[in-house]
Amino acid sequence: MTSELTFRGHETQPMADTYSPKPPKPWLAVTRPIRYILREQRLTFVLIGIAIATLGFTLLPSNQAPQRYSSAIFDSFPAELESSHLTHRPVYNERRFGIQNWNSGGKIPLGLKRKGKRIVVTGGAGFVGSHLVDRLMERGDSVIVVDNFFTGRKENVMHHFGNPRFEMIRHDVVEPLLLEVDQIYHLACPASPVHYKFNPVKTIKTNVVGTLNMLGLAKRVGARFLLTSTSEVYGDPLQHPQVETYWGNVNPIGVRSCYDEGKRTAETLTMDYHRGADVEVRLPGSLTHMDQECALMMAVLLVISLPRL
Ligand SMILES: O=c1ccn([C@@H]2O[C@H](COP(=O)(O)OP(=O)(O)O[C@H]3OC[C@@H](O)[C@H](O)[C@H]3O)[C@@H](O)[C@H]2O)c(=O)[nH]1
Repeated sequence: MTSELTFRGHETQPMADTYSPKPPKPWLAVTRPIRYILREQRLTFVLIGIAIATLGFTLLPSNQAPQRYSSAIFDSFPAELESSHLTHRPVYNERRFGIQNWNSGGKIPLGLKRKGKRIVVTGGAGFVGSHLVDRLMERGDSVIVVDNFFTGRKENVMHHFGNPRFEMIRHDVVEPLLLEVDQIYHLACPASPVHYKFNPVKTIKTNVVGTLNMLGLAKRVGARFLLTSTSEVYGDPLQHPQVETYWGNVNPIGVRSCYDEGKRTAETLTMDYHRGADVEVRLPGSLTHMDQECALMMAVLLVISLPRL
């Protein structure tokens, strides 16, 4: 039988009924890409690409093994601080926890590597905080001061205004705050009796809720956390001088307890976040009755406590 195709206005066209499609060539799927690669030296380019990528991965630093913190840093506290005549209380107690985790950050792409750390200083407009900010700025870090100016003053950090590495946020730490940072120095709290007794509920709230918020931030962004505690955590100590293992003699219902117990709870929270959430923390104590020189020394010690690495 002969099949026919009918075109408008044309005669019927006869078609051969012996149509046979080309036999399939399965090897074409393999040979076609190979021929494509071999053509015009494409193979050479592919090999060069592979070589460059291999070289790049070999030479770039991989995730380093966690480093151990050299205790030498802590052995170098200034001698004059050891023999400070300003207070009979412990001059500078410091507790460090979680030091093995401090280099746990992932690899940062080459172009995005930062020179300094991004650091938040709460209470950075205060007496100790502003000296600390000066040290960190000198070191080349990027500093964000978070302060509600209850006792702090803008003038204390005004000399950094205009520096692109410096930012200031008027914020009360009892409200949550989300920032991308590497380290948090948490100092926000009224420190003198006049100020912390002014609104005791607010004082303890700042210590508890404020510290919770900052620890939550540290946990979320993987930042290292330093809380400035105080020798007031020993209350009316029965032991002199107080060693770090001494737990103190604190009146939980006295007029000073909003500060004493507030800082004690802040210490508890800090340790619980360390143990429970693996946040790397420092708990340095603080001097009482500080003058300018002492605050400066304290700032230096805080920076040493939470080194940049
Ligand atoms: O709720 C508050 C209270 C206070 N602050 C700020 O926190 C800062 C506290 O600075 P202050 O000058 O009063 O106190 P100091 O710098 O002397 O003491 C500070 O460091 C040492 C620690 O032991 C103290 O607890 C800490 O507050 C101020 O800038 C104040 O405005 C807040 O940001 N929020």
